[in-house]
This record gives sequence, structure tokens and C-alpha cells, in this order.
Amino acid sequence: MPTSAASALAREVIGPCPRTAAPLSRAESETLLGQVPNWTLSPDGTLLLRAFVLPDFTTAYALVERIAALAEAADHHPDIAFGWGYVRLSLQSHSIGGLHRNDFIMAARIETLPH
Ligand SMILES: C[C@H](O)[C@H](O)[C@H]1CNC2=NC(N)=NC(=O)C2=N1
Repeated sequence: MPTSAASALAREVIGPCPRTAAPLSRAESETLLGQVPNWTLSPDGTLLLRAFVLPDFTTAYALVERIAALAEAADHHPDIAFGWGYVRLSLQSHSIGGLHRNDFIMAARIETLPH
């Protein structure tokens, strides 16, 4: 179950991310991670990562489809790798080469999906 903090984050609006916006600092990202505890930061702090372990290929693909629909609705898209029994996600705000609050909102929305 998502935490209530994750649910609140999931309801925030994903807004524009100007190229001039500063990426979140590691400290800011670590604070937001508290609201999406299944996610981790890449070592350089520029990516927000999540791995799902699933029973088989069809279940993994079904989750990918749900994530893709959410991403299209939000116009904010994770990189997705999947195969038999796994889905791996990587989020970044490409225009700034790092993390923005939008990435954490998207992560929280993904946590609301059944899996
Ligand atoms: C024009 C369009 O809004 C942008 O290319 C969007 C699309 N989806 C995106 N997804 C992600 N994860 N980061 C982005 O910077 C991004 N930019």
C-alpha cells in the first residue's frame, strides 16, 4: 500500500520544467524519497530508480502498459526495461539532466498502480 505521503504527492500537478530550473540537490531528493520509499537514487543522484519483481512475463508486461498509460497522461515518461518477472524504471527530467519534483510525483503515481 502506498503511504499517505505518497498519495498526497501523487495528487500534485506535474508542471512545466524549464531548462533553467536547477535539478534537486541530493539532500532535497533524499527528503522526497521519504515519500516514495520503494525508490532509490542512482549513485550520481540524477536518476530515480525502481525495480518490481513479478511472477511472469505477462504480469510484467501488464504493469508496463499501466505505467505507459499514466506516463502519457502526465507527459512524463520513465525509461522502462522489462522481461520475465521484472520491470525496472528510471525517471529523470531530461531538460535539466537531473531530478525535479515532477519525477517524484510520477514515482508516487506509479506506486498507486496495482502490482
Ligand atoms: C515535450 C515533452 O513535454 C517533453 O519531451 C517531456 C516528455 N516526457 C518526459 N519524460 C521525462 N521523464 N522527462 C522529461 O523531461 C520529459 N519531457
